[in-house]
Amino acid sequence: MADARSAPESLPPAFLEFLQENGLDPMMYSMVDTIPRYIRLKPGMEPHIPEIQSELTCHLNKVSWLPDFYAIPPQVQIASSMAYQQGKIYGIDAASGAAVLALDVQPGEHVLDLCAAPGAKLCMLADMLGGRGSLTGVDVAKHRLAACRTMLQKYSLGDRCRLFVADGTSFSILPVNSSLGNGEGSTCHKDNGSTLSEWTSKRSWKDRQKSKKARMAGSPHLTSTSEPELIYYGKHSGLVGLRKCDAIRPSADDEAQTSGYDKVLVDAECTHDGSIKHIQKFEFWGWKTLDRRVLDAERTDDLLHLQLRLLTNGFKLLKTGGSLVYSTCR
Ligand SMILES: C[S@@+](CC[C@H](N)C(=O)[O-])C[C@H]1O[C@@H](n2cnc3c(N)ncnc32)[C@H](O)[C@@H]1O
Repeated sequence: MADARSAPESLPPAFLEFLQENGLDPMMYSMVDTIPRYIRLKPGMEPHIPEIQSELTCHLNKVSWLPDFYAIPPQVQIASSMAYQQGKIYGIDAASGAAVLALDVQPGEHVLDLCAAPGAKLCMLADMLGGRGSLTGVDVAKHRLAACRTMLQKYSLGDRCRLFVADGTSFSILPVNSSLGNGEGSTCHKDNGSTLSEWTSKRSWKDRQKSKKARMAGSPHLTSTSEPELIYYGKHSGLVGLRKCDAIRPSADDEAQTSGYDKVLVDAECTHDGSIKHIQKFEFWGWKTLDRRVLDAERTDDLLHLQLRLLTNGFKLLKTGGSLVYSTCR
């Protein structure tokens, strides 16, 4: 059990000063071990609850306000469990679930996740759409989007979503008109003059895992994957919901007004300074890193700018009457 008094004392002075300046109680960093963690049950897996409880050796406490979410004790590790490995449960915190819930996605809608990787919210969006409508995930970081693709495939959602490695501040591809349910192969799109190809799943997640194992056991030069290069299929405390109406339409000739997305999620990059889990991660890396990252005012300014640009572009891609949720730490 954590020492409730000692945790704040272990925080670096500069960070304590930062908390004080921003009216934040340092004692919240001593409560980490009492905060539950959450899992989301894959829809349809309800009959497996007893076996999941027995495997995790804990009770799954249903979160009344968040469908499919369950609280579990913070010390329970899910990554090595069969339930997790077999894609019956997701590891996702309740705050992330709240952001997706706020979007109120309905089957058949066209949904855009502008900062999608590593994909916990994207999977939830895919489950909410239930194979109807369309889902588009965008992320600027290729390696993170690769993890996102793996996650989609693990949960058998790989054919329900298209992924683009692209800058969300300028991404301009509108949704497909029909369900992506049967989509296979590659499609090219024009985005601000550059051609983006869209990757869709040809192999199951299990097949990909098998090849990965084979690659690891075989010759090192095979570790560079033969997957298509450019594009992949595809905690937060701040949450803002926007609805687009005619009065605040940015330009009358904007094609997105009629053929844009019904719902847009902007889950922007953040400073991480409000999250206990991230603080722990920095502690692991060393406080020097934390000092540098949290207190780097220049980086914070850049992030503010980036967040605004992502929000502005997300709003542009929204169709009239659509809704946008902006979710970030700060
Ligand atoms: C908070 S994380 C998103 C978490 C994700 N929504 C989830 O639920 O797993 C922020 C993401 O924004 C991405 N990002 C940063 N700048 C971006 C940009 N200009 N365009 C698109 N994505 C960006 C980062 O690579 C990172 O994956």
